[in-house]
Amino acid sequence: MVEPANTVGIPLNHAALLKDELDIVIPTIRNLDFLEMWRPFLQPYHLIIVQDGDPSKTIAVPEGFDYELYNRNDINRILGPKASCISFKDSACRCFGYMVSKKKYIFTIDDDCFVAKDPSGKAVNALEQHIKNLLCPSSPFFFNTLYDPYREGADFVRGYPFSLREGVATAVSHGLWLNIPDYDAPTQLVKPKERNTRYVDAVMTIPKGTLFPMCGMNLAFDRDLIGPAMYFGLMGDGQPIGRYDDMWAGWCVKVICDHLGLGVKTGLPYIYHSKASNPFVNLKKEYKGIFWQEDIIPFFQSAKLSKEAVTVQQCYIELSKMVKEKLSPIDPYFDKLADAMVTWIEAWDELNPATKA
Ligand SMILES: O=c1ccn([C@@H]2O[C@H](COP(=O)(O)OP(=O)(O)O[C@H]3O[C@@H](CO)[C@H](O)[C@H]3O)[C@@H](O)[C@H]2O)c(=O)[nH]1
Ligand SMILES: [Mn+2]
Repeated sequence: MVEPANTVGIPLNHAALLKDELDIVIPTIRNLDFLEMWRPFLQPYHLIIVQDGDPSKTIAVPEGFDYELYNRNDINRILGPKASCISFKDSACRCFGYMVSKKKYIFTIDDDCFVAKDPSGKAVNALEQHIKNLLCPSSPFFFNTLYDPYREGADFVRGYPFSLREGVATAVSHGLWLNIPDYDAPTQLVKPKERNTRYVDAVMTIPKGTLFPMCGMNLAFDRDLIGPAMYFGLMGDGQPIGRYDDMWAGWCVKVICDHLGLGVKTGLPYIYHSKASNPFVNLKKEYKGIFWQEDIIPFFQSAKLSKEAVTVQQCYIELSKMVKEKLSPIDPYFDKLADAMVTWIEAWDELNPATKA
């Protein structure tokens, strides 16, 4: 049986790393009491709360946290017609928080994710580990069998080319979950009582050319390096699928990171995921995605970006054209999604004008 940590008595982290260079983005439909447990680790940071659902509802935020909150009225006011690319009634709305942030780094977490305990019983400061992951290089071109070579007490193993040991900049840090694992609905239905109790003490770079299923509930990234590609695809109200928003972003991000020579890491840190969402509701959201992805994955595996695509925006627009051409025949949804990808970039560039070089 795995339990969340007890953080009562842990002193506030006054030496919080990247305190003024990182925003924490939380999508929510409920009061944010869960922050109480995270207070020692997260209170020094600025929060961007993206309130989904009914904008007239008041979201209670615990005392002492510095935050800005955006509801659907705010999103519509700020983006105007471009707000159509931001999902409604789905956690995908969180990507609006990435767009309005002005910081270099983002950490995004769900409101049913709590502080995990490591095998020694120590409370895991997930944000601290994500920051370590992002500030350390990645090694996507050659797999290091001792996992993260930049970690204290590890290194590159014999046979690892010295020409590759400098590594590349890390764009994404993908964390994991104890207790309720991020399973799809069919797996949840078959294994309703399965809990993840396995704490694997490893961080590894996902090799170039390999896609991965990016989960949005415990995720950090370098907004300057990959922010414009972190569009959580159109889901929720009025859309034929749900719970593929983070997956869509992860596939686009990985293709672009591979093209631009950026790294993506997965592994530590763990959070404690407390709530299993309803598998039947999830099945309704996921079922089209489950068979569409058998075509979507080969599409991303074979996606080739041109050498002229040297910025994330250019890569993303190229990808959107490929989506429109190659995935729209599957379903008109992909035509709409391709358009939403372009709208997202237009909105991103409007809110984040390129600074004069
Ligand atoms: O309509 C909604 C529903 C929820 N939210 C907020 O989004 C996150 C995740 O919600 P929840 O924990 O209920 O969902 P899960 O099934 O556990 O996780 C899914 O969310 C994604 C991962 O983040 C992924 O699609 C699934 O793993 C909470 O903060 C809710 O408050 C929302 O904004 N709108
Ligand atoms: Mn959850």
